[in-house]
Amino acid sequence: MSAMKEKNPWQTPVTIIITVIGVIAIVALVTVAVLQNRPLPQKYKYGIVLDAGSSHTALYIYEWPAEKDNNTGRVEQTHSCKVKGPGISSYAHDPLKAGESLRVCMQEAEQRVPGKRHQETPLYLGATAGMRLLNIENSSASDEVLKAVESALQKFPFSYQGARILSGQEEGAFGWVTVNYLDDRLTQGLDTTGALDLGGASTQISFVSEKFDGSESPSNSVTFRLYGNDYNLYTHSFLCYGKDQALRMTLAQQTQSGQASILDPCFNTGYTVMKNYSVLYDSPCVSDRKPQNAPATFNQTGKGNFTECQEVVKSVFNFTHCKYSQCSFNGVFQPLLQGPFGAFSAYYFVMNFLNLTDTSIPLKAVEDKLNSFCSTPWNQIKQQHPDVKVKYLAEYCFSGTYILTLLTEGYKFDQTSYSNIKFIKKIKGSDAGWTLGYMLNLTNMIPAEAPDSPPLPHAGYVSIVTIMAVLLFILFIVSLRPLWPRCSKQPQIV
Ligand SMILES: Nc1ccn([C@@H]2O[C@H](COP(=O)(O)OP(=O)(O)OP(=O)(O)O)[C@@H](O)[C@H]2O)c(=O)n1
Ligand SMILES: [Ca+2]
Repeated sequence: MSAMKEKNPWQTPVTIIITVIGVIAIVALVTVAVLQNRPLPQKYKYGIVLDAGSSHTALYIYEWPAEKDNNTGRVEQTHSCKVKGPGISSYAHDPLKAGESLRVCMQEAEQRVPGKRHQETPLYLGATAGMRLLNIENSSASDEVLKAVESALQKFPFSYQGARILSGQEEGAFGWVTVNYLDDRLTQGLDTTGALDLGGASTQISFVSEKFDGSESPSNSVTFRLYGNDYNLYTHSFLCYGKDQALRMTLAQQTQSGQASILDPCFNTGYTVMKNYSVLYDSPCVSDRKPQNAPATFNQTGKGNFTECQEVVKSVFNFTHCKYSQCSFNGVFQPLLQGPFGAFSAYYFVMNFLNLTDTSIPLKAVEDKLNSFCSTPWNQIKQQHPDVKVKYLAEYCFSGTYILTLLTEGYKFDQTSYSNIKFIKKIKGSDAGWTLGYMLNLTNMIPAEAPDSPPLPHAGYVSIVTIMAVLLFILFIVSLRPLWPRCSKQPQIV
């Protein structure tokens, strides 16, 4: 008998050793390559900005991954705190109180930002139109207020970077940066979104228009180079055209003869309050128009008439002179409106309350809605909205009318361009406003040139390393072919 034995060539000691070493080598190579290039565990950095507006102050905390400062869309708002009480400019007579008012929100920030990051966390305060007006009226008072908030902020463990009044251009331009940064439009080089900001004391319009190169009105031009793209931004801030100062102007318009009472079409019927002449005219927006020999007070009684309200509101805009190719109002240059717009702060508060955030509806429907809201008796309005602050509630007829008039008559939005406006409060969790853009700019977080990115994403890198390692191993095995044991199909005859 002959014994037939087939020997598996892969079971020789040499090949087993080679295979084991090879497998260990592959695993080691891939592990080292992957571990070495693994994204590091995320550490966060923080930044704090205080928005000292005319009507109130708000604190915002931003957070971003420590390793990737330059990546767009990576900075997020993690917390906001509304300071109790009025804006800092209202403390002109008692500046220390302006500083004190910030304490609660600052303590909250101390809790929210991890202790070991406190010292490296930049803290900024930017003041807007309320302080601009106070600075016009009484510059030493505005200096005192800034000094007081400065010494209050320096008591906290953050890296204090200063408190200052922003120019209108800065306020408009940084609002535009915020909106486009949050929408990821800057790194992508996409068409940008315009920004409409309505505050209590000023209002800003900022957008990129192909027709505008800055030459016609250099004071309205801001140029940026961001992520390798050039932007020529048109921006204008109208001081006194925030909604509180605009309301003062319409009241000034109606009290020119120093009457003891007025019938105001911009307030609901049945609404009546007594107002003080000296308080009303205590603002550079109206102080030169104060009627002489007026009594101390006047009664303001609502008449609830949208059409008449719109007439009064229109009268605070001046359309008579324009030395440029075209103007918005008050002789201010404005290029052709272009692109989508984001409208935030009071635009949003008011239009959201009035259920008018849908801009696809005809302008006529917006007017109808305002008409019916304004003519609703005050008692009924109060009953329907028991949770809304009476001060806000009383002003919505005026505010809605003012917004529509500012947009259509002031900025010349028509039916088509109106439908390109989006009334927004937040974008991806961060409030729309100038604060984020301001911080990104001051921390140099938006580079002028596009940052170099690794040619491959991490997953692609891992796959390629693995495939290469396996191929090398196969090549190695094949190259050892001469050493392979004879593989014979013939049975061995013993
Ligand atoms: N729920 C709210 C909150 C605020 N407001 C009003 O909205 C206006 C503007 O608020 P804001 O954008 O916060 O203005 P400020 O930043 O304080 O003012 P500015 O930017 O002009 O300095 C104020 O008249 C305020 O009374 C409102 O109608 N409804
Ligand atoms: Ca503001």
